[in-house]
Amino acid sequence: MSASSPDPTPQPLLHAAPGSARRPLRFNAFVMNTTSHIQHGQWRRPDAQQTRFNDVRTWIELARTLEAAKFDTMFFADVSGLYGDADADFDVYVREGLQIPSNDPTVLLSALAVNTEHLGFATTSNVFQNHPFNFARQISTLDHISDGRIAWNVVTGMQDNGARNYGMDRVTEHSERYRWAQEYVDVVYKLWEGSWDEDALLQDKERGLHADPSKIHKIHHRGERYRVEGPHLSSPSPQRTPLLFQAGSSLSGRRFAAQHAEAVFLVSPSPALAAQQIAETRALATGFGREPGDVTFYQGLSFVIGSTEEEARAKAAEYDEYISVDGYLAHSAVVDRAGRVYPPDTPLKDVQTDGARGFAEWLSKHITDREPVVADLARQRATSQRIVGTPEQIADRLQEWQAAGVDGINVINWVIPGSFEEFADHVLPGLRARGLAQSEYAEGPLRQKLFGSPRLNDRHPAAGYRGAYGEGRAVLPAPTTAPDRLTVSSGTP
Ligand SMILES: Cc1cc2nc3c(=O)[nH]c(=O)nc-3n(C[C@H](O)[C@H](O)[C@H](O)COP(=O)(O)O)c2cc1C
Repeated sequence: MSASSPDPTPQPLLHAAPGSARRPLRFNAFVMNTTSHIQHGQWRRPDAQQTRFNDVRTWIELARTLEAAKFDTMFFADVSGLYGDADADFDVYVREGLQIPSNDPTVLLSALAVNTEHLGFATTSNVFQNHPFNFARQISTLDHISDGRIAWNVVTGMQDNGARNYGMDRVTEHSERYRWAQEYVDVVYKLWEGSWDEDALLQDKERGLHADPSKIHKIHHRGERYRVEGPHLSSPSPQRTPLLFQAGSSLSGRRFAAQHAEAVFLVSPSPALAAQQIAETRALATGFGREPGDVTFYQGLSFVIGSTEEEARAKAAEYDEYISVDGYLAHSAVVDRAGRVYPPDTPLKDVQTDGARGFAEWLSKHITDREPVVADLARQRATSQRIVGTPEQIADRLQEWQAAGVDGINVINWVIPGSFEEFADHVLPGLRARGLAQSEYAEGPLRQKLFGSPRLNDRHPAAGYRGAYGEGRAVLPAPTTAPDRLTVSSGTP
């Protein structure tokens, strides 16, 4: 909470107690350290400043805007390469500024952390792009720098070119990617939660004792992919394990989320379908010994705001003029056998791409006065998660998402910083009046702001490593990987 806060008792929890006032929705600003993240073609607009992504001041200013508006988290997506080498994966990407060039968000976060006080920062890091020992140390460092405001979006990678940048032939087979992720999180949990006891760092100048050797432990991880002796080189940061985000949609992905994630991304087409996905993931979570509320859900939405509905529609039409059909088609892999994007007027019935079938059927039902073409598909992609209307109408729609069980919204931008400024100036005040948005930050690290406590709760698999490596202790958590990978230290650092 800021020093000037008028409200001494902000509500930190995501879920209001039964019978109490409506709980606020959480808001993340969904961004990427690049020009064209999701809404392709909009960078050409005169007000689009996402082309200034190389300039750290762009992000610092945006972070300050978001903090003033009481957004919870600035959330950075990331990739580790292009999708592949085909025309659509390379030429179109390069022409459109589609995630290339792009800079490392994890490095950027330290600059943003020192220019803000309350805003959370999520970084996306693929399990193959960074050795877990190094990654754990980078995150601990960031968590120290930010006083505990760091989150990690755990991803397993989808880009073949990305995989080739890290020595593989192609992206690893799907279920194997999640096995890899299981071992990866196991290593970092051991380092973050188990390696250092809470009171190991003494810095006792009189006794000349900087830290207590009996309270710092090697982890001796020996697994299929990693051998990590430890100890963790960083002392415990405010959150130890960063807040954990995940966005898997397959069954393995949702099982991973149910076991590990504290916040899950949704890109659900409707509140009803979101409710179903939430219920399914929470049911899976209880199977892992967690409580349903341990996993929270963020729906991705973009907004076009007008003082009248007519004005909002006119603005939406203006955005539509900038839509890059090639950009959306390439990003959603709607390509011919040679990997080329289809010309915009290609009838949808002639498109071979498997992934486009469902959309093609949906569009055929909605466009009945003419033959649907691939450009319609791109427009559908651009507008499917979009709410167009007055602040009141937008608040009504957000209330529907909340009623479906959604905890927060990932605000997808059209332009940086304008989309976030408009949302802050025109939508958030009305939401606050309805009790749907926070007016002040709660105290403490990011996890404390969202869940009431800075550390993972005891039901999370990482918590099982707390105290697991102390001398004479052989109490180990339930294995999240094969049992032979769970080895315990003798306690002698
Ligand atoms: C809103 C959202 C954001 C995502 N951000 C990233 C990202 O930044 N980097 C990445 O490699 N994958 C990202 N993904 C992909 C997911 O991590 C995941 O691989 C994908 O949803 C497919 O799920 P599955 O692996 O369970 O099949 C994102 C997915 C969604 C829905």
